[in-house]
Amino acid sequence: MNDSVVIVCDDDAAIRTVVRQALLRAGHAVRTTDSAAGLWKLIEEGVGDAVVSDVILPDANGLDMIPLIHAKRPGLPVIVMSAENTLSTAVRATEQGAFDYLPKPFDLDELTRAVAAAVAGSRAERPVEAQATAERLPMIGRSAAMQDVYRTMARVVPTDLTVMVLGESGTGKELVARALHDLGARRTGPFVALNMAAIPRELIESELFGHERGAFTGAAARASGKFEQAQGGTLFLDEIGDMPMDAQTRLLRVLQSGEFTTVGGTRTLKADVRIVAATHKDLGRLIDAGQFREDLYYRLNVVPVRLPPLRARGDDIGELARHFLDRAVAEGLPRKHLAPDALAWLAAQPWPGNVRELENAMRRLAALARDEVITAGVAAMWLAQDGGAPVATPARGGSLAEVVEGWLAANIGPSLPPDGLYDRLLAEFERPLLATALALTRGNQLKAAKLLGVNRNTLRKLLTERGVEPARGG
Ligand SMILES: Nc1ncnc2c1ncn2[C@@H]1O[C@H](COP(=O)(O)OP(=O)(O)OP(=O)(O)O)[C@@H](O)[C@H]1O
Repeated sequence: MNDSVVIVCDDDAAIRTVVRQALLRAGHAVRTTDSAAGLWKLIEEGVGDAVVSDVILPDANGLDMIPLIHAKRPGLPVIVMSAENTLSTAVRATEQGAFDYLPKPFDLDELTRAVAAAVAGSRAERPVEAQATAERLPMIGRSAAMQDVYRTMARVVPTDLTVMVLGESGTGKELVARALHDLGARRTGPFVALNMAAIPRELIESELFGHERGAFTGAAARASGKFEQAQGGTLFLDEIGDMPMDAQTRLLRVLQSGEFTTVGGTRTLKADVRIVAATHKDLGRLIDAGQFREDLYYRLNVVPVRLPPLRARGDDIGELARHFLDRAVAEGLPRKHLAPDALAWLAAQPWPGNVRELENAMRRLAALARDEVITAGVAAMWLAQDGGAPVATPARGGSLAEVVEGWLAANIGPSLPPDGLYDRLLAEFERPLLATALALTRGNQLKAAKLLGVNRNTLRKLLTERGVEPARGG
């Protein structure tokens, strides 16, 4: 038994009862109320060692109450519960000074743990003053798997802690890095990204730290590196698992000292950057194989954010798919809607390329599907047909040869068809091919021509002949 009193505020009687019981069992005394007015009365009376409150109350927003509560009773821990499970709610809860944030539905053990920590005052000094309201972020998804991500993000946003974002390719690691930057105190500074896998290994150090004139063959002039460019902002080190050992050693030294020197230089510069690193690789395995420095790993892995693969975010697929279809409209592609069976089909796919693959798949459907409503059959047909596509094996469809045979069977019928079969067939497959190339390159004809391996004039001619609207000039 302990003698702490917890105020529980929720307009839903069932929640009040369940939470009250759990807290009584955990040895707390409980006072309940169903409104912000009731909560305020208890606060003014000086009742309570901790508050557990819903966000949406009949007479006020629970998050807006937190600064008021803290003005009256500084340091009183307020735990918020919310069914509005977006990243911005989690972030706003932290900004307003919430002690903890519990997305509904939550586990009662989680609640009692949070309350125990709150009454123990273990983290009493949380930021109290409200910062600017977080903008709504382009991070879609409210699945349970994403709630942990949002909570961790909300906790590190007000800090300068180094964050390591882990997750398979295409799960949104860069988006997390950008969100941390955009929401934090460094948002007015630059966001600079460097992908270790995308630049030649021998250039990584000079890319990171810059170089002096003549530092190596080809260094004709002094050049600033990413550390310098990111001063006052955030440096995103993508694919950190691909960083060569020498560069790792140098990076470790910078993280330890907070200073760096350019390649071939003698001047020491302050490294005023927040580091967010990311990788899809298993760093533990790289450490075992002697390819990643363990000490650097601990320096970078101060706060890990683990992004779930899309297949573990079942509930989010519909929302993400609709979001990407809306975006396709903004890119000039026709509006499409998903039928319920199409949603079920999408949710059943393995999505090895994760959110990026879903995004491309939706763009492809927007460009290719003829009808406004996309059924499971249509989704399976378009997303499964182009052999090399990463999308799952079709529920039906088959090889390209089978598709052509099917088309011929349907077009020839019992008597010989009109002449020009070859051109009709070409038209039939060129149209989706061209539209897809344009969709994938966002209407950039130069890139689309390169993708297809034809020259730009040929592409222009084909677009006109086949009546494919270029989505945007390019
Ligand atoms: N939760 C999300 N809401 C909306 N869009 C998302 C979300 N997650 C990822 N995306 C989109 O999916 C694409 C891939 O995301 P991102 O580039 O951040 O992934 P990544 O994990 O960094 O990939 P890689 O490991 O291949 O570099 C981007 O276009 C991004 O905008």
